[in-house]
Amino acid sequence: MLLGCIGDDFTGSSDLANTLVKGGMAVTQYCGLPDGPAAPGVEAGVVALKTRSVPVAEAVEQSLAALDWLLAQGCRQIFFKYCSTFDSTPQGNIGPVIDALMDRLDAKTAIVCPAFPGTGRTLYQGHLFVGDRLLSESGMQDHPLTPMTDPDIRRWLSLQTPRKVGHVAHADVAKGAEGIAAGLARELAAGAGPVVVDAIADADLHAIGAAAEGLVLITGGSGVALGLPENFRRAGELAGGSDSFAGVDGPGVVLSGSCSRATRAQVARYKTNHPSLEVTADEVMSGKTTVATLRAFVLENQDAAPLVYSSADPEEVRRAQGVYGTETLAGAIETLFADLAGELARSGIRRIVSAGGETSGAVVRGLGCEALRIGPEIDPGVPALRVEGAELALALKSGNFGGEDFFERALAILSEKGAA
Ligand SMILES: Nc1ncnc2c1ncn2[C@@H]1O[C@H](COP(=O)(O)OP(=O)(O)OP(=O)(O)O)[C@@H](O)[C@H]1O
Ligand SMILES: O=C(O)[C@@H](O)C(=O)CO
Repeated sequence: MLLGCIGDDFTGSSDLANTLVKGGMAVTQYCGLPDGPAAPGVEAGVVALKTRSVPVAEAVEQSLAALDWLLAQGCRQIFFKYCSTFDSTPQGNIGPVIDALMDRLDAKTAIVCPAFPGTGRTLYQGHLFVGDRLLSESGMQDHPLTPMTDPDIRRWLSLQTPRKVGHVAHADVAKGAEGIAAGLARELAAGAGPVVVDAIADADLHAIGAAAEGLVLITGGSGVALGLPENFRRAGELAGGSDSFAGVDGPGVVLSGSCSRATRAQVARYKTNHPSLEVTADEVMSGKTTVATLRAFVLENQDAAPLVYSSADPEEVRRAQGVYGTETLAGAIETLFADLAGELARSGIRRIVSAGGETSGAVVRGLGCEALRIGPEIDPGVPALRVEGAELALALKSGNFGGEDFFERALAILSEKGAA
């Protein structure tokens, strides 16, 4: 294994795996820390964790365990994947995990670059944009768990780490790999640890990738991984790509616990021509909605690929969080989706589209998957996935990814015919 990756959620991990596969690497996504050694031939291993919103100490501990496993597989470069919208709170978990990885790797510097221009996330003068809006005006300020109220990534990260945060601005990035390397060296000499690096286009990310050759730690969204496979290819270390992906035929379902804008539009559209059942916070907390009621609904409608969703608008999310507590409510809804997914797989559902990073982590946990093979890209940042050792295909969609017709197209691509 050449490149070792640690993802702080499951959708983000599949987003990164997708980029590396497109770059020509043989990739496996592991669902949590693997029990034993990796199979031969894996060039990039992505250990998907669910550490984005857990307490800081847990995120650090799990990330270090993943790091140790990846180093034991022979990885020479480590990538810490977080969200392209830098989802975190003033306490973490991005900063503390970067600190712990830098300490364990004895890394003097680490690139910090959430940019993913392919999905509209660009970083300019240290400020993160989603499309033409600053991050803090993009809808992310209303995120149920990690409201992003400051678009200045240097300032936000500084709240999370005692290290000095550096910056390589776009003026240096535009000079290419040499300009970036010089900028990183300058920031290191000035005492910075993590260095925020601007990127507004894929060309910037390829240049950052080239400048990152030999760096032990890179952190960011999947975009900054664009240029990494080329370093290994140039060194003659790649065997030439992943093995083939096969879809699965059989009943499909969409499970959505994401409250992001894009998901709500996808839910609204899919509802117009598919059976759907809304899971409300009140009904979950009162016990009126149970795994048994949801399972019955899905199985009754299994020929029409039904949708089960808790996706709600920001006002309703805030109201419900005020009544039940943010973590208690999120935990209850995630447990419901996890248990439901497990029940559905045991009942013969073969294709599952899951929306939301936390939700997808819960779904994969409920399914008990160990490793995932990466298939064709459905929309930027979202690949089709095949569960190793099971007749099950998945799509794990990040909250704000995908076109409005994503659910329908994903289910088609997950089937044998669609993936052909
Ligand atoms: N109706 C609701 N009220 C309050 N919280 C909810 C509701 N529905 C879902 N949630 C919780 O909100 C969180 C949504 O996070 P999730 O990561 O799944 O989606 P997302 O943030 O849109 O996706 P991503 O992290 O990929 O951007 C989950 O913890 C989920 O359980
Ligand atoms: O980087 C992104 O935006 C996604 O891969 C993700 O992590 C959202 O959960």
